[in-house]
Amino acid sequence: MNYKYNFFNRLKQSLLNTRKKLGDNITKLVRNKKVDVDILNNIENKLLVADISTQTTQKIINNLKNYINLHANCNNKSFYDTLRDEILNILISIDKPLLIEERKPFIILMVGVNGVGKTTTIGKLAYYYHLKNKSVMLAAGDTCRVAATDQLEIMGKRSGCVAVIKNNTTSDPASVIFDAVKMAKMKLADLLIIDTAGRLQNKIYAMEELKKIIRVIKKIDIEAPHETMLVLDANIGQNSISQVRIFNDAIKITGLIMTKLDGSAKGGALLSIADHFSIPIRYIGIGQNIDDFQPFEPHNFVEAIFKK
Ligand SMILES: Nc1nc2c(ncn2[C@@H]2O[C@H](COP(=O)(O)OP(=O)(O)OP(=O)(O)O)[C@@H](O)[C@H]2O)c(=O)[nH]1
Repeated sequence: MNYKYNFFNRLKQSLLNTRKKLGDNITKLVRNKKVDVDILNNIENKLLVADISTQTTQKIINNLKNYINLHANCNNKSFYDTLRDEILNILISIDKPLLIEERKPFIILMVGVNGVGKTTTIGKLAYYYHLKNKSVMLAAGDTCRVAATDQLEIMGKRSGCVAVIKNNTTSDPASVIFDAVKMAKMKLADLLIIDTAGRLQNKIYAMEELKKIIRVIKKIDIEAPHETMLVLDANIGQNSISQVRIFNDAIKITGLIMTKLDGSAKGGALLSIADHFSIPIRYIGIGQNIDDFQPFEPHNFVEAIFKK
C-alpha cells in the first residue's frame, strides 16, 4: 500500500467541499477568462464568498495586480500558477511542525471553545504520538462538564495513553493539572496533553482560569506549557479569527489545530488565520475517527484544493 498516496487522497477527499467552493470556482474562472484587471474583480468575489477575509483577499488581489502590471499579456497558466503560489506562500509562512522531542515531558495545553472537537482532537493527537512510540499522558482539566473526564478516559484508552490523570473530588482544574504535571515528570512521560474547559460565553472568567492554570504549570516547569494549542472548528469559517484573537491576547497561543475540515466548505478560513496571525497551524482534523488527523502541510493542502 502506498502510504503517501493514501494520506494525500484522504486529505483531498476531506477537502472536497472547500475545493468546490474555493478551488474549482477560481480554476474555472482563470482558465476561461482573459487575464486583465477585470478578472481580478471576479477573483476577489470568489475569495470573499469562500470565507476568506477582506484583508487577506485584498493582499492576494494587490499582489496579482502587480503581477499583471509587470507581465502584460501573461497567459492564463502563468497567472493561475501565480495565484496558487500567492496562496501557498501565505500558508508556508506558518508552516512550523511541532517538535516534541525538545522537552520531556513535553506539555501541551489544549484550549478552545465548547464543541470545537477539543476532546476528540486530544485523542487523535495522543494516538498520533502513540504510533510514534511516545508515552503519552492526559490531564482531565475540564472540570466544568461532568462528562468531560469520562470522555477523556475513553479517548485515553482508545489512543494507547499510559494514563489519564483526573480527580473527581475537586472542581479546581489547576489542582488536577498540577498533579498531572508532577506525575508526568515522575513517570518520565514523553508527552502530557492537558484538556481544559471551553466557555467563551464567560470570557473574562474563562481566561483568568486559563492564566491561573498556566501559573500553576510554571511552578513545576517554568518553561511549560511548551505548546499552548488552540483548537478551531472549520465550520465557523472567518469567525475563528476572533476566537484566535481573544485567546491569543489573553494567553499567547503558540499553535493551532483546525478540526472538521471534512464536510466543511469553509476550509479557506485557514488562509485568513495564517495571514492575520503568525501562529503555526500544526495539525488538521479530517473526520471523527482517531486517525482522521494529519500534520498541516501547505503544499498538500493547496494541491488538494487547487488543480495543477
Ligand atoms: N467531522 C468531524 N467531526 C469532528 C472532528 N473532530 C471532532 N469532531 C466531532 O465534533 C463533536 C464535538 O467533539 P468534542 O471532542 O466532544 O468537542 P469538545 O470541543 O471537546 O467539546 P467540549 O468538551 O464540550 O468542549 C463530536 O461529535 C466529534 O466527533 C473532525 O475533524 N471532523
